[in-house]
Amino acid sequence: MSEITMVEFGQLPALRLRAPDGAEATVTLYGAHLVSWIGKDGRERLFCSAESALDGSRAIRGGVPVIFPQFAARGEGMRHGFARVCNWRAGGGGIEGDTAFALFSLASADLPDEVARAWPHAFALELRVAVRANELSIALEVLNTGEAPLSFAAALHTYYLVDDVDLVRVGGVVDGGLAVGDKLDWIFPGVAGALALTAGAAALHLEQGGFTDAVVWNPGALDAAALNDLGDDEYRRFVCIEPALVDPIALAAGARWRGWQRVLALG
Ligand SMILES: O=P(O)(O)OC[C@H]1O[C@@H](O)[C@H](O)[C@@H](O)[C@@H]1O
Repeated sequence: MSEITMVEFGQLPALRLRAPDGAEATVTLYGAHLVSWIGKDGRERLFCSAESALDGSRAIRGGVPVIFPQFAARGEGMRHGFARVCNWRAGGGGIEGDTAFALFSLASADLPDEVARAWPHAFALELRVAVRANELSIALEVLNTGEAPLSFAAALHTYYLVDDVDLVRVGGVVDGGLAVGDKLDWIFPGVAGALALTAGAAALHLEQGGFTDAVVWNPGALDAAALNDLGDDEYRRFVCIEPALVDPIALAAGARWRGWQRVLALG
């Protein structure tokens, strides 16, 4: 049955979208965080750590954290921004043809006082998540609702589930295997075409727009051991490939920016 229902993911309220063909996505309101994507082939494609907090006390380790308005520690604000640790509003959704979609919004007026004081800019974000067949689409819109230019960075920090990180290849940006070793944290600026993620028999075709860069990240054994929301061996089960705007861009007053990714599971 196709539908959109409210569910709980851990202790977090979430929306579950189900397309007519059975494709499914689960998005928590905390962070507008896509935590599960299962295509009509029945396969989960996203990693979510068994050690992740799922109570709103800190960002979820896995799925697709929405990164805004700062990338990583490149700025004076919260690491990877505040969007992933704020409660978003569910903004409707439904079934359109063979696609199930849902909208989520976060505006400056929704921010907790402490966060708003640290980043006093007027903005509105909208995230659209859609699934059909073996395809996932996510689009992030940033609207500058203020009267001065708005400077921000953003990313869709996607954790892809893999059988073994040693099997991963990321065609389009990396030649050969990843050789994770201790860790891997690569930024590819100015990504032009699609990327191809393969890991054993798994194959995904990744497209992005608006986001100019791609980041490939895996903490490796050493950093994984230092992360208390990731099991020591869990780093072997994912690779992050993130459409990103690593360096902030300035958005004119009243202007809108849109970044998106489309992922097609081929095998
Ligand atoms: O632990 P966090 O805040 O979720 O960040 C994870 C990683 O995210 C990646 O995008 C960054 O390139 C890494 O530097 C960072 O370590």
